[in-house]
Amino acid sequence: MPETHTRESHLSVIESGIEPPAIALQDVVFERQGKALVDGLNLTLAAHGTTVLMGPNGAGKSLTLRIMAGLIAPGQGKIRWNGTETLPSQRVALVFQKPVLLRRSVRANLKHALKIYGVPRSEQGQRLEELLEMGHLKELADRPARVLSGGEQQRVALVRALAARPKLLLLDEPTASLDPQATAAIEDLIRTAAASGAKVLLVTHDRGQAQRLADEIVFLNHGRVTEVTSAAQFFDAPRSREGRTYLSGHLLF
Ligand SMILES: Nc1ncnc2c1ncn2[C@@H]1O[C@H](COP(=O)(O)OP(=O)(O)OP(=O)(O)O)[C@@H](O)[C@H]1O
Repeated sequence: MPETHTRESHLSVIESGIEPPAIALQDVVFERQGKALVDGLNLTLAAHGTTVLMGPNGAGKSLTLRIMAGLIAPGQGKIRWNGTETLPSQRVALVFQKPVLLRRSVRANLKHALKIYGVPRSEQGQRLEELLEMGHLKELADRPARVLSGGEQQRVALVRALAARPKLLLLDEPTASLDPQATAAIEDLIRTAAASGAKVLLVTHDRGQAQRLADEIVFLNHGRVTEVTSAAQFFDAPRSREGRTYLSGHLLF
């Protein structure tokens, strides 16, 4: 039997009082054409640290991130943020595999983000410099963002997301098409975000990356969580049959 996390087991985490969860997905369902693509998802996440969401193609990882970002509404279920259902939308940021940047300079992309995230005008200049510095983008600041390399564009997308000082940073395979050096630069930014207190939820198929960054692994299959395990435990001996099958390189059905 897969060790499916039940609502009760997650609630017991909440009730243990060790660290109050910032985010709780409760029985979240997303259906299309009569098929549950996210199928009664129960998951609680602590306020800090990096959680890596793994699972085979089509498991529902991207859908889960989109639901959490408020981009799509689940048909059923609830997402609670610190016990309330109010989504702090300005403090949730989502970065996609393919950066979506404005057809303007790097500087203009970041300025626009600072404005829409409501950073006071008096602070925008200094914050802009911090973001350029953080992303090693100073020399690229006046270049059109869309002509940069894939790795550079993703650095812009990530620091632009950080302009919001997000409490929750959702990352959907942010390095899937990047070379090792560009990947390392993105991983550094992810570590910086986590160290500054953001909760990071990262989707990746890159095991090395998951091992480098994850505090815990959430494994998803057919829109359901099969296990939530420390990263060390998961890569040593996954608890669920689905996790073991995935790591062994076999197809999951
Ligand atoms: N808007 C939609 N309408 C219908 N089906 C959808 C929609 N969005 C996603 N799906 C389907 O839902 C399933 C889960 O998709 P999702 O993109 O969340 O998978 P994933 O785990 O992120 O996969 P991958 O690792 O390949 O990116 C897939 O079978 C996909 O085709």
